Amino acid sequence: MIVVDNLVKTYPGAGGAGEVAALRGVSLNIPDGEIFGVVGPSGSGKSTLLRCLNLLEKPTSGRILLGGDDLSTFSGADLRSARRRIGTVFQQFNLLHSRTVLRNIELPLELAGLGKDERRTRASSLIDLVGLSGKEKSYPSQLSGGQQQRVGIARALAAEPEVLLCDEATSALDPDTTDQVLDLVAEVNRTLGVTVVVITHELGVLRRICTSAARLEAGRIAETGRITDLIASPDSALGAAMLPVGDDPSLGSTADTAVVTAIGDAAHGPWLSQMIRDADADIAVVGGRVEQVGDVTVGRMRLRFTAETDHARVEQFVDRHPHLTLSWGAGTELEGLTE
Ligand SMILES: Nc1ncnc2c1ncn2[C@@H]1O[C@H](COP(=O)(O)OP(=O)(O)OP(=O)(O)O)[C@@H](O)[C@H]1O
Repeated sequence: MIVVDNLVKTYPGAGGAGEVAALRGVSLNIPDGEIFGVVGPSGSGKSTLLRCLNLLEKPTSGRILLGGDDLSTFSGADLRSARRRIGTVFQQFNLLHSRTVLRNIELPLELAGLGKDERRTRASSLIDLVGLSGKEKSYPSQLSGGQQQRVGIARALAAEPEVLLCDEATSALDPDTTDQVLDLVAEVNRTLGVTVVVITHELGVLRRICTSAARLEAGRIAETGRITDLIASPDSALGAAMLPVGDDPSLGSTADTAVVTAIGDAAHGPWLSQMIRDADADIAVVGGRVEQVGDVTVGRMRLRFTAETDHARVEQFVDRHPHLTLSWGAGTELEGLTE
């Protein structure tokens, strides 16, 4: 559905300073129907990527294909109609305060030249979809943050886009409201089949609704993959960050600590007692958690082994269990992302 091919975006530097390379050759393949997360620390290029995707910014080079059409070649009327294929939900909602809920949602349809009856019908059914029935005549100032964002989502969907871009759409909301708005985005994805791209610095957003993700670092893709594959991979810094199990500094040397991740049914299985027997190892559990990641349960434990433990026997045990992965040592920290 969305193919980003070697995207480069360079801005002129301020006050005659050298150029700023915001994106340095980003390539992504986002299949139809995914909820794709883009994460990265401040300045890594997330907003620039989003503005290139919703055609507010022209790439310096590279291509963006949507359903096979190269959006970077469009201009004039073609560009305006291409923009309607992509709906954006903003962090600060960006609603018009002088307009009611209904008329905020109708706005993109007015701009597209739709007649009043069709606008009303479409906006009313979107109001139902986002759970705001009865609020048609309210003004944004009469709504909670979560309700305002529901209007933002309905407005972004009004022109029946193929892609919904969410730009830190839950950053201004409290945790409970965040979960409700994320669940709405997931429901919209399921019921309308719209592909969703979520720009965020919150790892909880990835865990709750994303099917795949990419991590940006200094304008480049540092890693990308399906969420469960990233979590299962001992080499993925994003996978480690998505389910941290704490680093207790009192552990001292990390040579005898490891993180074991169990995916799916294995998360509820007796793998730890089996490992202890099988590898003849004494094990202390020094951190752990079990989380629902999308529709998969993931368990992760930080274990400390005694100096006598035979690492090879522990590794052989893990190798025999396809739903377990192991990573020795303390792991890496990712800056700029929050739980
Ligand atoms: N209009 C602009 N003019 C010049 N430089 C820019 C412009 N927009 C972004 N940049 C620079 O491009 C780089 C990437 O910025 P961008 O806003 O895309 O990062 P980000 O990951 O979205 O950061 P944040 O999470 O803080 O919003 C930064 O070095 C930024 O200073």
